[in-house]
Amino acid sequence: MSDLLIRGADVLGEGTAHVLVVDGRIAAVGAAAAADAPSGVERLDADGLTLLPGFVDLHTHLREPGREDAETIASGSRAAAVGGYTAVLAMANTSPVTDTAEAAERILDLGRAAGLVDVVPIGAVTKGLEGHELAELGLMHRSRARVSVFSDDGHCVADGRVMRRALEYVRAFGGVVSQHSQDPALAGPQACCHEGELSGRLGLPGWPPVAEASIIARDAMLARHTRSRVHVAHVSTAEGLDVVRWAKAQGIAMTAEVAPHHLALGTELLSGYDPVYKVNPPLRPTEDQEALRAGLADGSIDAVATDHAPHARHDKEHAFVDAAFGMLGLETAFSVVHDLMVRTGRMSMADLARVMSTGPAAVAGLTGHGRPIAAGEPATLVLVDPTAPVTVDRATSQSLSRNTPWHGARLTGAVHTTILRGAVTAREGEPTAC
Ligand SMILES: NC(=O)N[C@@H](CC(=O)O)C(=O)O
Ligand SMILES: [Zn+2]
Ligand SMILES: [Zn+2]
Repeated sequence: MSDLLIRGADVLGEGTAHVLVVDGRIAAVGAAAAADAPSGVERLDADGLTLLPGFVDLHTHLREPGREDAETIASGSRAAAVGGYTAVLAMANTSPVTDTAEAAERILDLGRAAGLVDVVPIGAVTKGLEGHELAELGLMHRSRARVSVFSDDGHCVADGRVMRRALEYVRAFGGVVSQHSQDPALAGPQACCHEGELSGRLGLPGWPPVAEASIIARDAMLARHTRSRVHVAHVSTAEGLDVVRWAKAQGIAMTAEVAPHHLALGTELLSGYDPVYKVNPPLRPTEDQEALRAGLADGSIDAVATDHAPHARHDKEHAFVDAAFGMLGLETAFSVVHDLMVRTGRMSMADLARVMSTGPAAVAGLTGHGRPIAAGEPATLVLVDPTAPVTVDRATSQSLSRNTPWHGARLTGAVHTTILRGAVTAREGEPTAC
């Protein structure tokens, strides 16, 4: 690891400043940084760039083990680094499922071997994601992987008794359950788009928003009852967000994330039956997107999480009803959120750092990420260019999959350089070899 002098970046809270990085930590910020810099230190000219704490993704599907044709921990790490991420939480719906301490440690080790981003395993709530029997929550937490976030994502923990027990269990060690909030009884096995006027017209079975809001409401009551902590994965509806706001107002320990695609993309995209727009929960109408944008800006939503869900071509390129659910997200999240929320004046860069770094780091309990840019802190950072035009090209993606809904999109704001504990992990769209 070489030392680094970042020159003339717009540093959150500091204005234009130099930042000196020594031995993986920030040694100095401001005029002193340049004065203290040892001669021969690598210099990074950051004129016009903004320096933020590295991004943290609470919701990444890496597909290893089991579907290494769609993504591996190494390829997903490359996509994450290019996207400005320094930590990603790896969802448990792999094959086999991450429901044991050994499985969680294996993911941790593969992440370390890839070496570009901290890969933090999420543990399953129930064995095999089947919704019945609790997985080894305590053993996963006490393992080297220190699992603190648990989720059956892809499935809702629908049984209230199981959810209650999981919340009681994780409370003992300060863990959190991240819920895929969707009552299967209200949705039906064939559902594949938002239930509304368009689903009727397209002849596709739909999910009603109440399937989301009713589980969020139940989980809020369970979190209150158990005095435990629940996190709402990919909130997608105004109704669901209303319940999150209510729960927070009651002092219930509920947090929530939103995916970039639910902020920016609407149901109308489904009219061509292109499966690239098929995702769970589904794209929603304009009113929901507007509500989610407002909730992100006003702090009701704690984090942007990508729900990066790579799928091989032969799983995605089917008739709409048969195709797999999910979209890529790691490489485009910053540009989408910046273009939609910051360029338009709805949020500041400080707000963006809150929802993409400090907020998600707090939800996951990651102490080495989302830190202030100050002397003594780990140099886990991202430099972004707020004015750079971006045209998304799926052919240049680091992911092994190609299912991005943003192909061809023109956005303003690009990730420039990602730094993990002083090591540059990506530069202008290319991961660094390590
Ligand atoms: N988001 C998706 O549409 N799919 C996810 C599962 C999930 O997040 O529920 C996947 O694993 O592919
Ligand atoms: Zn989900
Ligand atoms: Zn997911």
